Amino acid sequence: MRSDGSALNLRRWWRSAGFAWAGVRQVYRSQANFRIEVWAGAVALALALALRVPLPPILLCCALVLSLELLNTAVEAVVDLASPEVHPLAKVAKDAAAAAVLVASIGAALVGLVVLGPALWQLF
Ligand SMILES: Nc1ncnc2c1ncn2[C@@H]1O[C@H](COP(=O)(O)OP(=O)(O)OP(=O)(O)O)[C@@H](O)[C@H]1O
Repeated sequence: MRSDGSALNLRRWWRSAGFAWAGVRQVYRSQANFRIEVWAGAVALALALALRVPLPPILLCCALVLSLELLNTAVEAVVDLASPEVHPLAKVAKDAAAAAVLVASIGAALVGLVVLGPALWQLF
């Protein structure tokens, strides 16, 4: 076992995690949709805990929607950098990335309905 190599890798991993966290903070600051999705996810998780329904589907949906929103922001930034002027391919890239978020959000809403719906219904 090469302990010096592992320590180096751990330091590198920690440095990369710092960059990734900076990306999350930057997107949270700049993208209203991301902020809405973060807080919608937090509410869904709190409800799942309070109603004692399975957490994994809610956690997976939150991770999926937030990850795709982060990627959507990355695609938007790259497209704006590469093609500041109007171009049909720039439109395809931006619209497809936005569609990925939309599809995941609709799926997450349906999962939320199926998992949380019956427990919420019983409350009323
Ligand atoms: N360089 C471009 N060339 C062609 N179409 C573009 C370009 N930039 C944006 N568009 C299109 O214009 C519309 C709005 O784009 P915009 O980047 O403002 O999206 P948005 O969803 O409003 O983004 P934001 O998250 O920044 O509010 C989209 O249909 C997008 O595909």
